[in-house]
Amino acid sequence: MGEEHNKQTRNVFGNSTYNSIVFKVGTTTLVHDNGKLNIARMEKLVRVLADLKNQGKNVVLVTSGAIGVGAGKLGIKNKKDVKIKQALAAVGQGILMQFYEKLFSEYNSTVAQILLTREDIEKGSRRQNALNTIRTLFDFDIIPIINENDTVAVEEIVFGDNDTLSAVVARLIGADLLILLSDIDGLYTGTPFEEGTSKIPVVEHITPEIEALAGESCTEFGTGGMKSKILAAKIATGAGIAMAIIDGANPELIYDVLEGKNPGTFFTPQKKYNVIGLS
Ligand SMILES: Nc1ncnc2c1ncn2[C@@H]1O[C@H](COP(=O)(O)OP(=O)(O)O)[C@@H](O)[C@H]1O
Ligand SMILES: N[C@@H](CCC(=O)OP(=O)(O)O)C(=O)O
Repeated sequence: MGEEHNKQTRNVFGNSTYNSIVFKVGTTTLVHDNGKLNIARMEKLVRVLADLKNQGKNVVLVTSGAIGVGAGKLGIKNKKDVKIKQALAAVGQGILMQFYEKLFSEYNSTVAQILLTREDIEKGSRRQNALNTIRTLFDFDIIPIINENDTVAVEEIVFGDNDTLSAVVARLIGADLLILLSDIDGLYTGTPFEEGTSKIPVVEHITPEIEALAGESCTEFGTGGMKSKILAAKIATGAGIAMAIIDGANPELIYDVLEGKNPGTFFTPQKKYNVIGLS
């Protein structure tokens, strides 16, 4: 199955010319269990993204972690109350960006922060402004770093998870590829690591059977679990964008995906269709 995907990727994408790539990194990849940043992990990720930027690719990073890092900084355990989560995000977002700024600048890469709500991407003029900003940042060779604007996102306008946000951003900019870096290296046939479950290397069509496999997050900080990753895959592949889920513990796997190898789960792009409510 993995081999087939390799052949197919090479056929479809030639020499795998993914020029415009959106990466999404989850809290569980960026943050230790105690809420402190996993600096070694971040360094590896930043190194790969800066290198891809140097290769001339358009790179966007959608990053989670603001709430987790805020909780780590303040030593707060209550992450259920919305007001508290929003306050934690306000504390953590600055810390996250401070680290990204420091790490990317070591590779001479410039980054910019963009905080979005669902409303920003769905409304005509705001959507256009967001797109114009990202395109202009690309013109200046800058890497946009995007998160949900958690402090203002109320229920009606919340994405709630960055998997969905990253897919909507990929569709907005017409990316070729979306890569989700997670604490798990792909979609499994059941709860990962339980006996009898195995990883699914390639998903060609997101059927109800595939959707039924995806469960919630089992971790303290993760939001959306595999369910939101499958929704992201629906949005991305439906817009003709390939998607891969890989193990965030080893960001160098990104190079494998770009070479047409398959270290995680690969979702084959479909012909375009309209995702209701997210166009
Ligand atoms: N079928 C499945 N395959 C893989 N992971 C699954 C599945 N169902 C639920 N999960 C859970 O989803 C988690 C990944 O989502 P999440 O915790 O939100 O991570 P992230 O912070 O990377 O977004 C996995 O650690 C796993 O516990
Ligand atoms: N916007 C939130 C992250 C929400 C989210 O999707 O988290 P995750 O499941 O870790 O990708 C934050 O920065 O804490």
